[in-house]
Amino acid sequence: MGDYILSIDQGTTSTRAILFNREGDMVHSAQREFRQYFPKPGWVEHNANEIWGSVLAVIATVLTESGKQAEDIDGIGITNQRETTVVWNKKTGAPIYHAIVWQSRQTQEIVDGLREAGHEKQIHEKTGLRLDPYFSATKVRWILDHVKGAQQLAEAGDLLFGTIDSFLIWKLSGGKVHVTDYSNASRTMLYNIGELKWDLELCELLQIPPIMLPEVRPSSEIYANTDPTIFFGVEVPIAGAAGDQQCALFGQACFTKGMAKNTYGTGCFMLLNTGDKMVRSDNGLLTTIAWGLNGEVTYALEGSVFVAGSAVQWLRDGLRMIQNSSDAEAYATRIASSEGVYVVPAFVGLGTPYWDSDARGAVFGITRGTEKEHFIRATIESLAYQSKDVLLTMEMDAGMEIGILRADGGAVANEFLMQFQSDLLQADVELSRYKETTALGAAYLAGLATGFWKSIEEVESLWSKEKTYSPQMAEDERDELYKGWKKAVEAARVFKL
Ligand SMILES: Nc1ncnc2c1ncn2[C@@H]1O[C@H](COP(=O)(O)OP(=O)(O)O)[C@@H](O)[C@H]1O
Ligand SMILES: O=P(O)(O)OC[C@H](O)CO
Repeated sequence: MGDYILSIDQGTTSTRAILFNREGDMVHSAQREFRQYFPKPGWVEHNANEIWGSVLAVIATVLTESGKQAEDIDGIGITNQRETTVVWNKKTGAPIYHAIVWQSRQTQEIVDGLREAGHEKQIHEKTGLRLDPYFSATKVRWILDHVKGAQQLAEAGDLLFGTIDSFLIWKLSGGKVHVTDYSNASRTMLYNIGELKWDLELCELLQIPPIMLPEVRPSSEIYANTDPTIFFGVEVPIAGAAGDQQCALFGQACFTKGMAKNTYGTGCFMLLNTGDKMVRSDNGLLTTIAWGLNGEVTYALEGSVFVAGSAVQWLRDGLRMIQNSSDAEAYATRIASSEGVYVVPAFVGLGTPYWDSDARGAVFGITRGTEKEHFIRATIESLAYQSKDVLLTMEMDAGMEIGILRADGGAVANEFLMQFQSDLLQADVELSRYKETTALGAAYLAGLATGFWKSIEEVESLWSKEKTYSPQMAEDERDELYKGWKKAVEAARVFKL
């Protein structure tokens, strides 16, 4: 048995490899960015071979720099940018087109066609998702439409589809297994999350041959061993996989119904564990699978904020008001309030609960006295307001109060934001002692399968709080501020060019 679990965190802009020890502490990590392709406005693509190259590179780096050997690794866990779609040739291993990234809007026409044909409700009921280019199904259809001969090859069983987890497991195992886990399957818009199987009606509707789909397996299980010719001469169990937001929920030890986490990164993704029950939402939340573990599936409700930390990047790179993201807090706290200024960062539309793709960003309430500090403070506050919108929707749809929110992601370094979030929600906001909760979640899933960690209770006992932010704001002030935000969002949505 090795002394470390290797977690591979394959994100939208970079790939990381992290070694964790039995205490859940990060021993060493390596990171590498890879190229983003924007062939047309609104399209986002990756080269899956470059992603694979980045994975091999970060694994080699983390081993070399830490002085550990591949033999020291007990198991490998994989977590990934979700929905991003790869179609590759089963015989050659070569992707037949770039990976179409979750953010890409290039399948909008296919989505519009499905909507016009009246399939929206059926898709929502079967998959828990919204009919949107975000998810994998229309991306597969697009690739089969645009690569010559692809449909025939797919029907003949010569092509494989996978999300990034699936592609990486296939590569690491030397092409032996074609699998994915429940959480990733639930993001494809082809998976029936109630019946727990690929939905043949949806496959038929999109003319996606089921033969190209991976086998859906638990999130914690030995799928295969690494191919020694690829993995430093060693066979290491590939033992866990789940989408990155689900892994963050796992890494935050939100194992029981009613526990929620919010990740404050480029966007914000809030997930609420709803246990073995699927909670349906008509208010813009997604019903999704958190993980499959010990013969059971756990469901979650998910809300997405498209622009969060990237609004802070906008202050830095677009408006050039700050030099580093970390400077935002000092400016925001130089003033006692944003004095009625609201920034609605709807740069790419609005997510939960509005799902308004035509909305655009706006600033309200500016006066002659408005200074850069107000802009910065109002931008930071917008992360908290948007997250409150999501949390209120969750509480309403799940019929439960979320008294504690566990927070992670780069922007939790901003103490002003965390306190303001707690004030607005009237709930405790907790930070874990672990910084890399997403990668840690994947490590836990793998380590539970190999026996590195014995039980979920053991993993739960490792979680500890670094800090709690508790509400301090008076109720009147909170209500007044939030009322102003709702007005600002409505006003922003009215303006359409
Ligand atoms: N102190 C800070 N205050 C506000 N935002 C911050 C701060 N530090 C980092 N961020 C924001 O957090 C984001 C990076 O977080 P990260 O979790 O690494 O994101 P991702 O995984 O989506 O790339 C950036 O958008 C950055 O602007
Ligand atoms: O790669 P990230 O961290 O931006 O996460 C992307 C999400 O999984 C998209 O659904």
